[in-house]
Amino acid sequence: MKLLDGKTVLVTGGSTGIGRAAAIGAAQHGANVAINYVASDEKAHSCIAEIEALGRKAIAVKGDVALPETATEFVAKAVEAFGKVDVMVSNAGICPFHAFLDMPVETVDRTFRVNLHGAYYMVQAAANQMVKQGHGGAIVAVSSISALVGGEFQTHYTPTKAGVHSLMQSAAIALGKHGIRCNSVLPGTILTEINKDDLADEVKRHHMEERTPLGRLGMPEDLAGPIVFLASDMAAYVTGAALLVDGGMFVNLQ
Ligand SMILES: NC(=O)C1=CN([C@@H]2O[C@H](COP(=O)(O)OP(=O)(O)OC[C@H]3O[C@@H](n4cnc5c(N)ncnc54)[C@H](O)[C@@H]3O)[C@@H](O)[C@H]2O)C=CC1
Ligand SMILES: C[C@H](O)[C@@H]1OC(=O)[C@H](O)[C@@H]1O
Repeated sequence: MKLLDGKTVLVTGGSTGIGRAAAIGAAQHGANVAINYVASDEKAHSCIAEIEALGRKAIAVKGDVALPETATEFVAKAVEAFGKVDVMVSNAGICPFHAFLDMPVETVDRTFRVNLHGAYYMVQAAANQMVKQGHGGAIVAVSSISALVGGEFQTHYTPTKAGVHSLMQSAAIALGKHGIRCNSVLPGTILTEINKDDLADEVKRHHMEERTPLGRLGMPEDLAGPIVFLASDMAAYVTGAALLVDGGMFVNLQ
């Protein structure tokens, strides 16, 4: 069964990792997809090619989510290409691991701007378009298990993920009357570029695997199903919710 047939799905940070898996998962479920990306043109184009090979349409729009104009431009380009926006997956994020006491101001500032301000601008731009269209929509934000627990080298990062989780709760209230649902997914530790260096430490990686009841770290594709579900009409009465996708890591105290 295809859950997103005929829908237009937008994904930020869609050329790699979780965003790419969400973009391809949406296309597998019948959606046309617009991805935002900021870095490699090659990776963005290969994602587009993969979606087109599935028989769906796709565009890639380059831009830094920390800038408000990136959001309005992304939405406008998607509307130009596909006529509408049904789903926004706000996924782009960074996590430059660093100790707390000597955290550079620029690192805090950039992490907040990309992860939290970026999500805010994207969600707002998509919501305005959905309200204009008048037939509702779905917004899924990629928060984190880190919205609920801390990290010694993530003092600048975990508050942004708690912020994204909170943004979805408030947006769910603000947008419910327009038929727009807002939910977040809270991934555990997923093997992607963002933590490649951090998890190169075998001892740390083993520790993270050990505390995951399902016995392995996540893959980007593990997020595709939950994101597609929350974006789809299967979740028609789900809004303001946060779905942990962590192999059970969060509940594993002892
Ligand atoms: N990998 C993990 O263990 C977890 C990741 N997350 C979140 O998942 C999201 C996706 O990250 P991953 O797929 O893991 O890593 P990733 O590094 O593959 O993906 C992040 C994407 O965001 C893009 N991006 C970064 N800054 C941007 C900017 N200023 N403008 C536009 N795009 C930008 C990157 O180019 C990249 O494509 C992030 O928000 C991250 O915080 C949440 C929980 C766990
Ligand atoms: C990047 C980290 O490995 C990852 O990011 C998160 O949000 C998770 O909590 C992990 O710490």
